Amino acid sequence: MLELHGVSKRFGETLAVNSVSFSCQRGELVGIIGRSGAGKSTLLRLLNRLSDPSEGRITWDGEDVSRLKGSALRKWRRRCAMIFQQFNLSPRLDVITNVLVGVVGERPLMSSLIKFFPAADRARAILELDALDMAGAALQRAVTLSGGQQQRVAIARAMLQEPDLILADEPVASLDPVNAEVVMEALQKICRERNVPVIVNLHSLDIARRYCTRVIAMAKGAVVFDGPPSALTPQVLDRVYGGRASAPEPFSVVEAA
Ligand SMILES: Nc1ncnc2c1ncn2[C@@H]1O[C@H](COP(=O)(O)OP(=O)(O)OP(=O)(O)O)[C@@H](O)[C@H]1O
Repeated sequence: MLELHGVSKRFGETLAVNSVSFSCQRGELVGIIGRSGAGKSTLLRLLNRLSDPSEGRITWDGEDVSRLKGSALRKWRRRCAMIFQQFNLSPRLDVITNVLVGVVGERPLMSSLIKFFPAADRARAILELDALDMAGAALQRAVTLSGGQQQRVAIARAMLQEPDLILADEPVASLDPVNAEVVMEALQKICRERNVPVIVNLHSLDIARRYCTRVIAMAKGAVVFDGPPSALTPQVLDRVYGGRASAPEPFSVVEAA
């Protein structure tokens, strides 16, 4: 179980994350919503320790991960798979090599440099691609895939790390409604079937409502709502989005379906 105890992050005068406390169980799909600048990305970066908290503690199954250093810190980062809006694939490499990059940190540097991956890793990579309905594209170069397909490859790469926790920063923000749906369904399936907690930053309130088991809303760095999507009343949304009637919706998956 992931636990945050009064976690804050300051950048000079800016309090990007303000005393955030919550816990997250295995199997939860948590959507983080809030206006631009609310602190969502900073919070994810604190969780995987790409950024250090200014105050507070982060624990995983009781172990304090907010003070880890050196190889223990690198190991924790591998246990937290990160999925980004822009997929971060190598466009010229084929799909399976892109997925195998997920185990690079666990293999000797030289074997990774010459792109030698043991047969067992290759087999696991194919299985992860297959779980996301992408095995047929294993030998295609990543650049030839659609955005939604690339994001599924990025998820397969993340899963090859056998993560304890999946963090996704706006994973569907650059996708069309149909691909956004496919990617969110993939995250939902991983969360349910592998019992891995998924924490996902979302700009679309519609998607948060539709796929998340729980929503955490941030405003000015602080948590202003934590509960089921059904409890997101207009009053709560006013607090989250600062008087706007609702969240900015780039599109509606419900309408498109
Ligand atoms: N490296 C940094 N240096 C200085 N200020 C930063 C840094 N990273 C974030 N901030 C500030 O911290 C605040 C929170 O930013 P953050 O990117 O976490 O918000 P966000 O909710 O993810 O926004 P968006 O939805 O636009 O991505 C903002 O005021 C931002 O300018």
